[in-house]
Amino acid sequence: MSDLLLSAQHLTKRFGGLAAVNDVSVDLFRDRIHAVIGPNGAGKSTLTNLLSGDLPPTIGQITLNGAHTAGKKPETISRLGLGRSYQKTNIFLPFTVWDNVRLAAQSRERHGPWNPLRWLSSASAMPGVNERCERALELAGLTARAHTVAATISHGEQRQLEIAMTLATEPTVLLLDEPLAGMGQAEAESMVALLLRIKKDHAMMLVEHDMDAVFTLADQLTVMVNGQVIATGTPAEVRADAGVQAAYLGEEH
Ligand SMILES: Nc1ncnc2c1ncn2[C@@H]1O[C@H](COP(=O)(O)OP(=O)(O)OP(=O)(O)O)[C@@H](O)[C@H]1O
Repeated sequence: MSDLLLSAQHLTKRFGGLAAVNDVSVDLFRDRIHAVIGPNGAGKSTLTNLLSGDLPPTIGQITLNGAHTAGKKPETISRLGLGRSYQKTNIFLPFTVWDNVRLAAQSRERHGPWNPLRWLSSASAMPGVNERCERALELAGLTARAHTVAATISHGEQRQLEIAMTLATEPTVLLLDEPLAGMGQAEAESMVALLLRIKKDHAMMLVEHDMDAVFTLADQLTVMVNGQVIATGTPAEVRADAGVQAAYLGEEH
């Protein structure tokens, strides 16, 4: 059995009268991809926000690498080993690929307000940062693009850069929010290969609408509808679940 790196138990998030996440539990293991799927408004992003600390849960517990993290700040949770890539890009487009990754790596070391120029100027004072950046770029398949301005790389490469920036903080748990969004087939295939490459050393939760990718990548699947888990299991188990067929997957899978 792989290591259990993150365990979320009975998470609920209420916005007024709406339970956007309603008594959801999820365990993330090293070398396993756990995909969370469901229709728009199911609560997938809210669940991700609870795990990353971007939102505090109304009820529930989260244990990350042995530490209780429910309600802690995102910076604290990041330092405890959680990396998150966002649906909306965090990339500084005028900077090079390398500088973006270096800023992300340094964000783990530094406190205080976001000031990219100060951080860039002080990189030499941080041993290990360059090596970490090189490793992250290599894993993300972007070494050859290191000195290219981020605005000029393709959409698919920008999504790879998001992953590289997340890897540069050396997380053990990765939360990936629609990493294949807006990609063509070739870009999607190279992102799937990237995720399989980094899987061994990480526990991953993948929120993704591309069902081909989900069924290729996921070791475990959770299906959410209206804030609740309606099914969880291996992709084969979920595919065979009559309730899931009716509520979400339809005839396609
Ligand atoms: N800050 C908020 N305040 C009030 N309601 C919210 C807030 N964030 C999300 N919701 C509501 O919670 C529910 C779940 O939203 P959420 O964005 O988590 O769904 P989702 O599964 O990620 O959807 P999508 O696939 O469209 O991203 C929705 O009804 C949404 O309108």
